[in-house]
Amino acid sequence: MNLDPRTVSAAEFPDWIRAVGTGFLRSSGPVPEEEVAVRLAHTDLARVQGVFDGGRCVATFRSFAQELTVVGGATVPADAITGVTVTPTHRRRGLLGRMMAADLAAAKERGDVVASLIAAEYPIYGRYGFGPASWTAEWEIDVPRAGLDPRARVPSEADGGRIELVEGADVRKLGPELHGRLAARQHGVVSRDERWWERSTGVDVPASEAWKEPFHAVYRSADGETDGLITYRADDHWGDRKQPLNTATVAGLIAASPAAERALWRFVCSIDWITTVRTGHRAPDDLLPLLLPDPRAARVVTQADWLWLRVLDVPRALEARTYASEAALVLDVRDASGLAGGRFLLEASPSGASCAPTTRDADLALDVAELGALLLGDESPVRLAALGRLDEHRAGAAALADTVFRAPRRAWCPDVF
Ligand SMILES: CC(=O)SCCNC(=O)CCNC(=O)[C@H](O)C(C)(C)COP(=O)(O)OP(=O)(O)OC[C@H]1O[C@@H](n2cnc3c(N)ncnc32)[C@H](O)[C@@H]1OP(=O)(O)O
Repeated sequence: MNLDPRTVSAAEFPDWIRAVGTGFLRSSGPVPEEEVAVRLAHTDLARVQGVFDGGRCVATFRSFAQELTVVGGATVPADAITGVTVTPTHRRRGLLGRMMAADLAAAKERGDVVASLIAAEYPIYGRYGFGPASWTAEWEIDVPRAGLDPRARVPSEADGGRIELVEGADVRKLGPELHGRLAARQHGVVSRDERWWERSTGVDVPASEAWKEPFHAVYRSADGETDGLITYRADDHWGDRKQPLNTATVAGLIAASPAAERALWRFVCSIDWITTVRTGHRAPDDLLPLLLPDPRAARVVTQADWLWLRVLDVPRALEARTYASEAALVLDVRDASGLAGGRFLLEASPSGASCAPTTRDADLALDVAELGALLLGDESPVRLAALGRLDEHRAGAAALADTVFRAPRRAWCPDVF
C-alpha cells in the first residue's frame, strides 16, 4: 500500500476536508458543496498535503504564507501550518513526520524565516524543532466584584474618546488598518488576510457553524482616529429572582493605543445585565486585571502555550528583531534535521543586530526548538539552563542573554489558525 504524502487535487479536496473533520472529531459526514467552493477559493493547493489509502484521505496537512511580527515591530515571512490530522486508523506510522519534513523543506527552499503553528497538544511538535514562543491567558471577570461604578458613563476616561457600535461591514473596512497598527508594535501578531475578516464577520461561514451575529464596537480617539475594536457575544441567562446573570464572551479585542484598550475593557465590563465577562485569549500581561479596581475579580481560566515557532534561518530570524541592550553572544544551535543549525555570532543592540556563522567558541548551546521559544523574548535562557535545555559554556552567558533577549511586554498572538 502506497501511503506517501502528496499534494491534493481539486477533485480530492472535499474528501481532504472531510478527513480534517474526522481528525478534529468534528464530523465524519460529507462536506457541503458551497463550503468546498469557498474553501477552495482561499486555498493554495500546492501547499495542501494528503495521504490516501484505498481512495480515502487518511492524513491532512496544510500551510500558508504568513507575516509574523518580531520584537521591535519588523515582520518575517512565516510558513503557517494548520489542518494537521492523521485519521485514528493510521496514527503512529510516521505520517505526520513525513508531511512535516516535506513542508519544512519547502518552506526553507522558499526562504521563510520561521514556521509557525498553534499546537493542539503540547507534546506533538517539539520533535520537529518547534518551541512555544508565546503564551496565552484567558480570564473570567466577576463583574459585580470588580469594583466598577455602575453609574459611570463609558468611556469613563475624560480623554474625549468615544465608543460606537458598528456593523460587520464596518469591521471589514476598518479592521485591516487597525490590525496593521497593532502588528507594527506587538510582537507575536500574525497577519490576517481578507478572508480572516470575512469569516469573523459571518461572510460565507459554513452552515454547520451556526453563525450568530456578534456585537462590534470601536473606540474613536478625540481626533476621530479608530484606535480599537472589540467583538463580543452575550448569552441570555436570568436567575430565579429575575436578576440578570448574563455572560459576555469577547471574540476579539485589538487596540492601537493603551487608552483604546482600557476604554474597550471598561465598556464590556459595564454593559447592563452582564455579570460575567470571558476575555478570550489574551497576552499573559494583558492590562485588564490591573485595570479593575479589584483585580481579584478576574480569575484565570486558561494559561497555556500558544504560538509555536520553528526557526528555519537563524541569522535572518535573529537579525529581524531588536534587543534590550548591546551584547555579543555566540550561539551553537543544534538542528537534527539539518535545516538551520550551526554556530552563529549574534551582535545585538536596541536598534537591530547582525548575526553570521562563526568559528569562535560557543557561549551558549541549545536546540533549535529552544531558540524558537526564545525568539520573541518570552522565555528565559536562565530558566532553560536550569531545565537542562540550554548549556552555558561561558559563565554568566545565560544571564546576559536573558537581559538581551527580553522585551518590555510579553509576546501576544491574538489569532488561532
Ligand atoms: C497545527 C495543527 O493543526 S495542531 C492539530 C494536530 N492534530 C491533532 O491533534 C488531531 C488528532 N491527532 C492526530 O491527528 C495525530 O495523532 C497527529 C497528527 C497529532 C500525529 O500523527 P501521527 O501520524 O500519529 O504522528 P507520527 O506517527 O508521525 O508521530 C511521530 C512521533 O510523534 C509522536 N506523537 C504523535 N502524536 C503525538 C501526541 N499527540 N502526543 C505525543 N506524541 C505524539 C509519536 O509517538 C511519534 O514518536 P516517535 O517518533 O518517538 O515514535
